[in-house]
Amino acid sequence: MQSPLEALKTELEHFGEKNDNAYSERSKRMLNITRDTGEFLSVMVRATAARHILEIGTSNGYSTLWLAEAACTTGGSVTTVESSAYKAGLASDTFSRSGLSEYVTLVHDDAGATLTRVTDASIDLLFLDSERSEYRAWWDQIRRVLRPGGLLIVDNAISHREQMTPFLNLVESDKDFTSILVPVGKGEFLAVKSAGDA
Ligand SMILES: C[S@@+](CC[C@H](N)C(=O)[O-])C[C@H]1O[C@@H](n2cnc3c(N)ncnc32)[C@H](O)[C@@H]1O
Repeated sequence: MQSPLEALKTELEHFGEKNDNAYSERSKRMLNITRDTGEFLSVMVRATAARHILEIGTSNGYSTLWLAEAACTTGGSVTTVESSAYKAGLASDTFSRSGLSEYVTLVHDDAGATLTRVTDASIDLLFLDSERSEYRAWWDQIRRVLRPGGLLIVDNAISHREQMTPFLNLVESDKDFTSILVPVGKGEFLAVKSAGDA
C-alpha cells in the first residue's frame, strides 16, 4: 500500500497531467517535473547531504515534496519561491497535506527580489525551475548565494534547449563552476561551484 506521501505525489501527478491538458496559458498550468526528475532530486539532496535548499518555481509544490522528503533525512529544509498567488495557494494546501510542512518555507514573491535577500554562500543546493527568460539576469545572485561546493540543478535543459542555451553558456563559461547535462526527465543541467571559491 502507498504511504500518504506517495499517494499525494500520485494525486498531484494525475492532477498536473489533466490540468495541463486542459489549459494552454502558462499561468494556469502546473508544469511539474517528471517523476524520474523527482527521484533524481531526491538522490542529489541525499548524496550531497544538502541542508539549505532553495527552489525557484514552486507551482503547486510537487517538486518541493521530493526535495523536502529528502531534506528530512539530511536535517535540512527547503525554501521555495513562487510569484503566482494562485499557485502559492495550491502549494500551501499541498504542504499542509504532506506531513512535511515543518521542512518547507513557502515564499510568495518574485524570485529575483527574493534572491537579493539570501545570504552569501548560504545555499547547498538550488533547484531552478521557473521563467527561463529570467535566468541570465539572476545568475550573479545565484552564483553569490551558492556556497563553495554548492550545487545548481536546472530543469528543462533538453526540452527547451534553445531557450536555455544563453544561460547554460553563461554558466559553462564561469571558471568557478563545473557542469554536466544529465538526460533525466526534461533534461537536468547540473553545475557545482568550486570548493575553493567563497
Ligand atoms: C515550471 S513551474 C514550476 C514547477 C514545479 N517546480 C514543479 O515541478 O512542481 C514554474 C513556476 O515558476 C513560477 N514563476 C515564474 N516566474 C517567477 C518569478 N519571477 N518568481 C517566482 N516564481 C516565478 C511560475 O508561476 C510557475 O509556477
